[in-house]
Amino acid sequence: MDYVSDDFAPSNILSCNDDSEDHPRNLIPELCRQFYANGWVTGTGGGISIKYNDQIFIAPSGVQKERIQPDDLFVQNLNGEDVIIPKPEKKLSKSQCTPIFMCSFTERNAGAVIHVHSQEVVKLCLLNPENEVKITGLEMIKGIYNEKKGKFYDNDEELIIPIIENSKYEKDLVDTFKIALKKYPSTSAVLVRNHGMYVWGSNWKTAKTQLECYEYLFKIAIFKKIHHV
Ligand SMILES: CSCCC(=O)C(=O)COP(=O)(O)O
Ligand SMILES: [Zn+2]
Repeated sequence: MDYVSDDFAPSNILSCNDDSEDHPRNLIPELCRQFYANGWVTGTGGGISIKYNDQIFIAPSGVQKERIQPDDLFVQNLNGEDVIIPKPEKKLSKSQCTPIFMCSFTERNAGAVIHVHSQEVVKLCLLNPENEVKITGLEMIKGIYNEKKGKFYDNDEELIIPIIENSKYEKDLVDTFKIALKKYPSTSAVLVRNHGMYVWGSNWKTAKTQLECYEYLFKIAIFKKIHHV
């Protein structure tokens, strides 16, 4: 059972006993385990949020992401008001990434947002002191959705991903994140230098697929840069 604060009107509470594997309560723990296995959310870093019937499911902060349980999740509405929170004895807090997650939901109408701390992203930013990364000539570019054109990229198009500078706290990234969204209307990801990446999609499958394509592309981009090919 989830803990529902007395402050929350029952009419606002979405049924959270959904046992289907596609429900965010089950998906978020499963996806976090997969991301952990890929080295993308180790050391408690990174997180994920999924929109479901206008309710935002958010992973907890600072925990072993591969051990998250269905009732560890926070649920809030699109105005950022809590709807369901985990039992107090769990002593959990909401992801520090929540302001950026919300930005992706409100500014880009995302259905899911993923934050990863992958080494590839950090390496790529080290090799690119500029505030963007350009990738061309690779088939996997076709897995990336061009948000401005409303279609997936062709493999002969240039993919440009913005890089923003890191900050002391995740919440302090919001302003530069918003600027990047405005400056790069096509992008479905923002890299945070020496830190990681935010990637989103219209639903969790698109967000996950794009995360995998970006990570693949970054590996090759690093190889190309290092070997001058
Ligand atoms: C070692 S993690 C540092 C904080 C951070 O960058 C992060 O992504 C934490 O996210 P959380 O969801 O655990 O608040
Ligand atoms: Zn982070």
